[in-house]
Amino acid sequence: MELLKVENLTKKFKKKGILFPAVSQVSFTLEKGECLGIVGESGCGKSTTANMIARLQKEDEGEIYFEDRKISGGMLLKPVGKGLQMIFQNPQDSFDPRDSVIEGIMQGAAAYGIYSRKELTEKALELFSYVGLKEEYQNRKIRQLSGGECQRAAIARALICEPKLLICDEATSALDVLVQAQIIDLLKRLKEEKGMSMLFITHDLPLAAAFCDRVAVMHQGRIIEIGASREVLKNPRQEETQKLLQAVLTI
Ligand SMILES: Nc1ncnc2c1ncn2[C@@H]1O[C@H](COP(=O)(O)OP(=O)(O)OP(=O)(O)O)[C@@H](O)[C@H]1O
Repeated sequence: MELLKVENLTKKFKKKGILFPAVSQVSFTLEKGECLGIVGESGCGKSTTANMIARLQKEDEGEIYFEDRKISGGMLLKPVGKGLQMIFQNPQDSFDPRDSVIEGIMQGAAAYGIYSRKELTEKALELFSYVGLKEEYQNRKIRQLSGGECQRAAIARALICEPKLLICDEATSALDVLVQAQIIDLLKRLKEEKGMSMLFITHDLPLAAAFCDRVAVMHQGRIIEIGASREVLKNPRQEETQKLLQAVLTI
């Protein structure tokens, strides 16, 4: 069943006074329970695409449907609500530095007013255990967590809303390799145990291919190739996809 449909999504920005398309005619669908990677070199339009889907930015053209409901065109954020959550490269930016870790996690759902404070606290504490955060950290401030712990807290903050779609925008890029693997393991568990649908945005094609069911390769604002991860990795059809693979392999 289709969870997300994106049709001809386009966003233009001004560079040196001239409008250029950062995202151009992007179309794809995401099935329930599926994980789709969006990969491509820096500046190819991955984050802008994700931000439009999460309603953090408004599109210039095109349509977005979430559970068959059109969410583009209207007010930002409101139409999708808690059903769609996003985690970012710098998780500390999602938190108010004055909040304790548990308050920060609870804030994820507090805005929607669907749970009592008691329910929120119970849910937050369950999530500490699920994402692998020590419960004794609950009264710490976010800046007192390591990068990996902070990303676990950001995942808990997203999960407290019980979203149907999780958008991960370079969510492991700022972490060292070992911690990156731990966060990927946590996301894998989310997929397997909760059947979470995900959009996984990264510049790392092999990582996306290992983690996602399908990958879409973006170049200069367009999707130039989309297909089953193994297929794109084994038989990249476009020169730009081959370059992306070589770039990672030669690091
Ligand atoms: N708010 C903005 N104003 C002007 N230009 C922007 C804005 N946001 C993004 N851009 C430009 O749009 C293009 C696409 O940016 P975007 O951040 O979507 O790329 P990306 O693929 O996510 O890159 P990265 O991997 O480096 O984050 C880039 O040329 C960027 O400079």
